[in-house]
Amino acid sequence: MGRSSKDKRDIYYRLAKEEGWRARSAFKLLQINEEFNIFKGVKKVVDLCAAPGSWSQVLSRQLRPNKESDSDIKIVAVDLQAMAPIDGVIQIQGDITQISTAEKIIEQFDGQKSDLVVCDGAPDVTGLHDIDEYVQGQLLLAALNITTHLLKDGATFVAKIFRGRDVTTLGSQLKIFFQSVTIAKPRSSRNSSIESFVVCEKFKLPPMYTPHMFNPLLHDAAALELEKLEGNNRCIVPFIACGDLSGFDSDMTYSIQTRPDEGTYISKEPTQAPINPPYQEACDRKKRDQLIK
Ligand SMILES: C[S@@+](CC[C@H](N)C(=O)[O-])C[C@H]1O[C@@H](n2cnc3c(N)ncnc32)[C@H](O)[C@@H]1O
Repeated sequence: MGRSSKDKRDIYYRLAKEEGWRARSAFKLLQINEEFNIFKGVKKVVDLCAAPGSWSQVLSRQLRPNKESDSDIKIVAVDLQAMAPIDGVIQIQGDITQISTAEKIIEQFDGQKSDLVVCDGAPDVTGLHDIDEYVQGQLLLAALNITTHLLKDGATFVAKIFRGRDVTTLGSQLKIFFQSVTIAKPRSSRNSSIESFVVCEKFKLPPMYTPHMFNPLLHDAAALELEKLEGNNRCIVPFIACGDLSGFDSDMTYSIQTRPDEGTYISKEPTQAPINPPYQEACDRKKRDQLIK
């Protein structure tokens, strides 16, 4: 049986048609709200990766029940693709990995920040689970990155996540910015799908952390100006040689180098003479530990 006929048997597909939602995903946001009360007190909200717009419809109906008289409510929807207009929703066509998109959103809020950011972002799936999970994780990090520019202290961020191998790592990264991180699976999300949603509550930027928009996909890593990073933004990961690195390609010489901008690392160069004494030092555990302190 083809996918479309399977969708048509689906209760949420039929309900979405009946109630006028653009996609059955509307029920996922409604059910997350039933559980976590994420709309409480929200006046400014950003819907990242919003097309075709069912989450924006939910936000519009829930936050603006009286329409015109709810003039202090602002809903901004962002997507790479254009969307048909929705009552009370400002639309921005843009890429959530770009700082210019964050700036356009903040402009809409007259320089103020948002009470809630939601993101149902999904890349085009390839069907290869590892790749799909990885790309989904990268999109979540892009959404988190832009959210650090947009969200008010104490506010909530909800985003789609795939419960794969990297879920714990992603959770730990989110915990740096939010006091509480929970993974929720709304009943309208298919059981057969690894899709879930992270509900991140009580946002707080870590001390000394300055939001930035370096591309989390890292394909432009060379453009990072490492020497300009400060505080928690700059993390030099220690390098530890586990055992004798001269074993299989001993025509190379290893030495421990320390540079203010690169930290401690092991340099590898073609051997001119017999194995270099500094590398022997690297194998001395105590000395090595002292070096990377
Ligand atoms: C599952 S759909 C969102 C459905 C939406 N929540 C709804 O209820 O109608 C995923 C969306 O993510 C968008 N998207 C993927 N990568 C993006 C990016 N870098 N910037 C903005 N939107 C992106 C896609 O264009 C697509 O419309």
